[in-house]
Amino acid sequence: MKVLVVDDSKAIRQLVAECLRELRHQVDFAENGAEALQYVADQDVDLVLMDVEMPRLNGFEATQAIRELRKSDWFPIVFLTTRTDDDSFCQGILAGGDAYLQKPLNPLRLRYTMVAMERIYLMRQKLQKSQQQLQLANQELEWLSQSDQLTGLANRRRLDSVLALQFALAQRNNSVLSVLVCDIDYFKKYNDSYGHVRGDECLVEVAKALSDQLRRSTDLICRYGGEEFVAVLPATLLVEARELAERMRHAVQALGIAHASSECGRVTLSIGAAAHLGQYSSPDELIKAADAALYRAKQLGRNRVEIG
Ligand SMILES: Nc1nc2c(ncn2[C@@H]2O[C@H](COP(=O)(O)OP(=O)(O)OP(=O)(O)O)[C@@H](O)[C@H]2O)c(=O)[nH]1
Repeated sequence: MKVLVVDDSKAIRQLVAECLRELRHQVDFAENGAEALQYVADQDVDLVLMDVEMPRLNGFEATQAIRELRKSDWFPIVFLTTRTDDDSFCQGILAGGDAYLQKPLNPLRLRYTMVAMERIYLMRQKLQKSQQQLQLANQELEWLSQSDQLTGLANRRRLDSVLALQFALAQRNNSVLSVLVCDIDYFKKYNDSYGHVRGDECLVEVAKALSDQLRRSTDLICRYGGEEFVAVLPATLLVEARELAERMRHAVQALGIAHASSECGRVTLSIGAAAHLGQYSSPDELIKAADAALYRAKQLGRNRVEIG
């Protein structure tokens, strides 16, 4: 453990340090309560051995201040003191101390108090580790709950929350928010001709081609469901959204995935674009506008971009 020895007597500091080093602990020193408080504010420590009678801040005051400073971070504080009366003992424990050793120092008692405190310290280490693991597992779970299993893109759930946030930001900042709704053409026929496994592989490739086209960290592409994808493009004008949509359409066609029932013999994409400049009252309306443009793209022959 990393132990801070706080005592205004150099002789006692040296005596305690000798005992602790025999037990293979790392030792640092402070000469009074104020120094101890500064040390704990600046550095990590696993245990404090604290004298009580000291100039400036005494041991009880320093302990109270340390507990206040490191509220969520417990480490043992053990008093080393000549004050043997019950009142002092109670005062020390209430100030935030965990054990009370008398001076003159009995090395055996110090040694075994350290053994007891180290046991608690190790349990605490274990608890902290499992809390960290739990936190990581929760983060992973949260990430998974917002991702599409097949393509790894964000899923509908994440889209809903990001779109709601970006819509509110666009309203507040009077900025433009564009969306693209993309749909693979004749995908039912693709599945019918090549099977569902190839259909899934096609979705994965298309998803990657779409996400590869995004240039801004604030853009989001998600799998909206089935063979539909939605891109959310904050601070993006309709003309810019259209350019991106064309890039996406070309990228999918350039994959060269054979599709005998499609006009050009390859998998293609139809895209509807819409931009919110304050005219829509909800994210849903914005998506509906892009959806209507997508419908037109399908009507006009597919493999094209239409704007709402
Ligand atoms: N392989 C696979 N197919 C899916 C998945 N999700 C949806 N589909 C299929 O995608 C097809 C979508 O068909 P439709 O909505 O009729 O659209 P389409 O055939 O692409 O026709 P257009 O959009 O008009 O060009 C359906 O056959 C769904 O079964 C999936 O996760 N994997």
